[in-house]
Amino acid sequence: MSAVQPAKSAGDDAARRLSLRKLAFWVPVWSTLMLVLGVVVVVLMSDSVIRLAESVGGRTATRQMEALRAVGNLERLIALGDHFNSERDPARWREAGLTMQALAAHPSIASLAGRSSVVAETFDTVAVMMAWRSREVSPEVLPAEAEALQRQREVMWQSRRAALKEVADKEAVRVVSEHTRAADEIADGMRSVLMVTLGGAIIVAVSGMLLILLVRRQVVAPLVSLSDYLHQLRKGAQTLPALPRARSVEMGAVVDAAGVLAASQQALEHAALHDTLTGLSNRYGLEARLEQAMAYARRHGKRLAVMFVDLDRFKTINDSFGHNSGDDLLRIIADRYRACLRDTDLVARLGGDEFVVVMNELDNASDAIPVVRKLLEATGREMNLGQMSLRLTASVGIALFPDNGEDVSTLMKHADIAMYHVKARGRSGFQFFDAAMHAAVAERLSVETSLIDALRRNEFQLHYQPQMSADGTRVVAVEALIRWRRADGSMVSPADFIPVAEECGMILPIGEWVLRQALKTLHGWRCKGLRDIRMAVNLSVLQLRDVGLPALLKRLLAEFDIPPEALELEVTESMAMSDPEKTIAILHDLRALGVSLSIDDFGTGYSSLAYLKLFPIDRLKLDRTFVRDIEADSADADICTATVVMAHSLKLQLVAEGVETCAQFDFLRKLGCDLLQGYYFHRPLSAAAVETLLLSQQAQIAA
Ligand SMILES: Nc1nc2c(ncn2[C@@H]2O[C@H](COP(=O)(O)O[C@H]3[C@@H](O)[C@H](n4cnc5c(=O)[nH]c(N)nc54)O[C@@H]3COP(=O)(O)O)[C@@H](O)[C@H]2O)c(=O)[nH]1
Repeated sequence: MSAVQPAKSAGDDAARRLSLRKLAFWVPVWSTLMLVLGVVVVVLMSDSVIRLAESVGGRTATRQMEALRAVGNLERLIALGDHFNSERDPARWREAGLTMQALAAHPSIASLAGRSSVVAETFDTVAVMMAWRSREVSPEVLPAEAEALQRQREVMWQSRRAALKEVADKEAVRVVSEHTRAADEIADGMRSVLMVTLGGAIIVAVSGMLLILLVRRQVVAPLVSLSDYLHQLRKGAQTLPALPRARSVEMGAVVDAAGVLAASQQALEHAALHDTLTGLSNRYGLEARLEQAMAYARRHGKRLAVMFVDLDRFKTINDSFGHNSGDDLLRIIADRYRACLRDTDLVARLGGDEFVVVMNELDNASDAIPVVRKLLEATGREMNLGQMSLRLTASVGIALFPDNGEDVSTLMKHADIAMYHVKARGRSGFQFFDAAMHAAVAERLSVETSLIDALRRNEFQLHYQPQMSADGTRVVAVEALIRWRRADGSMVSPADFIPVAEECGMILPIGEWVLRQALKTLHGWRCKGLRDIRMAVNLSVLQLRDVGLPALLKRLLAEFDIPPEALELEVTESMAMSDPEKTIAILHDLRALGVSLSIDDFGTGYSSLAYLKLFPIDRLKLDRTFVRDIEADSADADICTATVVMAHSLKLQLVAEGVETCAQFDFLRKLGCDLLQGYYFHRPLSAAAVETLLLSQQAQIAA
């Protein structure tokens, strides 16, 4: 996740997903509610419209009622007229007449007056009829005249009555037909309004639902799936759900962007947890999976085996064949280890030549043994690197969960300690962790801290091992070899403390002390006339790579007045071949001072001859392992022969180390070795002993 934006908190993420889910739920619910509300409002509105129409209808009906009332009054007027004309009692026909006049003036009758002149003239007609009838009964009027007046009145009434009746009938018909028409019109109007409203509501509701479904399908659903997807991605789930199918260009762009994000995140996570060279888990991947494996083992009462695998002498091979070949070799080993294990087991590479294998679900410690054997067998199978074929070995330390530790770092530390025990007893094999191993580790730690005091307390000494001329008669050089006598009198071998000093960096001050002490001793010998002797000093890799080395040498040579050629610096073959280009440059700087240079332990470090010929050196020191078996092993004898020939063809001197027997000496002398070193001639000696030896040698030569 390195270059990635800082991740939002899990809380933010959860809140956002929850809000999306709420959105997905509430959008349709809310929209449906709104639609239902809309329909209800429309229905209520329709109802109100109907009520309004009814009220309008009511007003129409009122008008019609008034018209009907007018018709009724007209009918009553006709009846009163009939009564007026037929009534004999003057008081009664007069009352009927007055009532007729009042009725004729009534607004309902007046409303009809506009439509009929007969109706309009009713009041006057009644007044005329009342005047005529009053005259009829007047004593001044003759019976014949009264009779004529009566007939005239009755004719008048019959004519008026017919006209009024016609008006009443017509009005009644008009009212009924108007009512029917108004009712029909209102009903039609209401029906149309209702139909339009309902139609509109249905269209709105359906299109609203369609819109919601569309939004849900096109946007909300893909967003929810995308959110789940990204959540799984953030959690680092092993398998991710499928990316949602985008149904629109915009969503497609969003989904594509999420896909690209996921791919780059997975690539980053893979790179963070895996070793780029072999594709195996790296340290972080191992720790994460080991935690999971321990949790599983804890729950199911099982054991785990954590195996620390270190390839033996890989560094030498890497330095000698080059880093590309070393990489090829590591890839081959990784593939082989993968093939040895079940899918549930794990193999990781911590870096360099260190692998860790985790075996799951063990019932007993012994269940791990067949697998370790398979790993060792896979390591030892022949490997081809270009023209070369070689076989490797590995040292494997095993720690068990929960027996040897219940957390990652303890298990790894204990597996590492067990692996060091395999290395210490000669490499190639396996070892289960044992609590007693802590003592050895503690000892190593104590050495580390004591080294600091040792220098301060002057506990180091130098011994000097003579190097003899080819005929074995003359000491031509000595090799300075450090010794450590602790305050309690015990001796610590340089083979034990030099590697520790190299690891903790103390080799630099110790190395400087060795150089100073060796040159001081040489100065003392030279002051006593022993001027032809050369002093060889071992350099460690840290000293060789120290940029201050040439200046230090210059200073010390000047301080002890030593000619540079009287000092020889030995660097091991594996040291020289690790980054040979750099070594060539450094050796040239040293050579520029005038000192001699030699390659130590030659034959063990897979030298590249192409580089060897470019090293500005004087001597090769054939490793003592070839000399040791020179008599018994013809291959070693052949190597010695070939090395001498090669050294001479490169114009280099050859020093044979570890000469212990007369036969070895004879063989090497006959081969033409230039110098010889070993117990056969001399063990490493004190400075005083060497001085005595050199003085007696000088005396012999002088004599
Ligand atoms: N960087 C430094 N390394 C140093 C220094 N002093 C010693 N060393 C390295 O420590 C290793 C062990 O050295 P030592 O125990 O002193 O052993 C040396 C000889 O005693 C041993 N040797 C010599 N002749 C014989 C023999 O005939 N048989 C036999 N079995 N052993 C013999 O070999 C060691 C010298 O080896 P080399 O250096 O390769 O010439 C060793 O690797 C030392 O290099 C120091 O000051 N600095």
